[in-house]
Amino acid sequence: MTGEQWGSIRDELSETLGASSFKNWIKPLSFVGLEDGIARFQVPTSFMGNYVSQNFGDVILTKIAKIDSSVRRIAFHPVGTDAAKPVAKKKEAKPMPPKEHPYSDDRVQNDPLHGLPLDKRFTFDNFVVGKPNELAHAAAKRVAEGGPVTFNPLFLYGGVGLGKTHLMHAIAWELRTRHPHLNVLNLSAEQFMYRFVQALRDRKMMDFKELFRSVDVLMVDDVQFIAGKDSTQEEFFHTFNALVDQHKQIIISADRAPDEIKDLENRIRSRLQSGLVVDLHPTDYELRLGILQSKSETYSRMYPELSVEPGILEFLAARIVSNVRILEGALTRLFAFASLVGKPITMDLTQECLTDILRVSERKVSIEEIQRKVADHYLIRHTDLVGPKRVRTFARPRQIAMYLCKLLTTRSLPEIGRHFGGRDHTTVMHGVRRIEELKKQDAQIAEDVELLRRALEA
Ligand SMILES: Nc1ncnc2c1ncn2[C@@H]1O[C@H](COP(=O)(O)OP(=O)(O)OP(=O)(O)O)[C@@H](O)[C@H]1O
Repeated sequence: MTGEQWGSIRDELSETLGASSFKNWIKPLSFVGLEDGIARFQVPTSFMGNYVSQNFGDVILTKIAKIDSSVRRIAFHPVGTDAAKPVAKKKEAKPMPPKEHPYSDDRVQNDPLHGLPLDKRFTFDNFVVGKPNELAHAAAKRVAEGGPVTFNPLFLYGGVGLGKTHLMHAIAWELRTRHPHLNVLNLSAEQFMYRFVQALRDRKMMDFKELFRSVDVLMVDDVQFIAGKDSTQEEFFHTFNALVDQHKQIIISADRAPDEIKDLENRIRSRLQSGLVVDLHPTDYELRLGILQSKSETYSRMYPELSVEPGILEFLAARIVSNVRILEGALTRLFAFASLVGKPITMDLTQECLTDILRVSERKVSIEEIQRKVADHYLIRHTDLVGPKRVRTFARPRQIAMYLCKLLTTRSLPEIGRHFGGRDHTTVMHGVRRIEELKKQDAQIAEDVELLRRALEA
């Protein structure tokens, strides 16, 4: 890849990622060169390298690999380090070197058939299972066993960042381990089209057909991309049929169900529906917490010097409800930031470091809504909830409401106090702590808090 080619990839990234992400994260990257299949970039800080790699690494690599298939990995080097040195040496040069840095450049591996590079982190072991994704996970596991084809295709769909690609890669890894002789081709629908167009242009359609018909397992990510692209759909249809006829497994992912993909030919739609269609539901609190716990264990091994105050993961799981990618990005940023400033991860540091993400996710719950829900739940009046009376019937729900305000909003303790009849911030803090203690001792309170939290998040 040349600097010029990187320039055009940058332009594409600006469109794909949007102006703000582009300005903050991609623009500051400067392409240093290509060496042994590794595209190297200089970044202003190691924090930035870490963040870009974690959040945009896949999309950058995919775009580069499309232009130059010799590029297998990407690496980010903070300014001031010698970008040409092997990465392992650079890790030693960092002030607080994590044991296995997230942007060490060996987390992806190329597919032998030149499909999408497989991400080493996307395995079944690293996939946290919860109610919203258990069916998709079970179906993926079954297909990954590589036994006789029972449902064809397996069609996985779900919203942005809910784990479709992760499951696809996990299937590919597992198949590679269990059945190394199988030809597993994992690619995006965009890549399929790109190759198809290239084959047409180079008059190599026979090679194209031969390649796609020779695979044992075909995995196509983001199939909605081919909607409205007539010749690509046509070719995809033939490929699909040829493989199904040979009892070869096909696995497809999309951001929506087959019948919701507009401009898709009916015959393709019905083909896609003919196997097993499973969706990944939006995450719930428990799944988000599970994912955070699992990722935080990994980070704690990488940054052993950092301690995490109790309650932080629960706070993030309650507050960041959008998608797993954002949740993960928040945790990465938090650990990287804490490591840079050399401080433990406390609630204050979390709020400071993640202000933008927390602000976006704040929209949902207001203090008033929390008060209303709590008052309804305990069958008391709003005026009593925020009023001066200290009898337990009012005081306990009041403390629960304060606790939920602290958990689900970014309002400060004094602000919360003002909404509770002008109470002092120390009273709010006392209330929050009391509920934290009671949740451990009193099952009824724990259940009430949980019920209310769910109702407010729904
Ligand atoms: N259940 C899970 N356990 C662990 N990590 C998860 C889980 N679900 C998603 N992730 C992580 O969230 C990130 C986004 O997941 P992934 O890329 O698979 O989403 P996607 O559904 O393919 O999104 P998109 O529609 O944007 O392509 C990845 O880093 C993935 O590892």
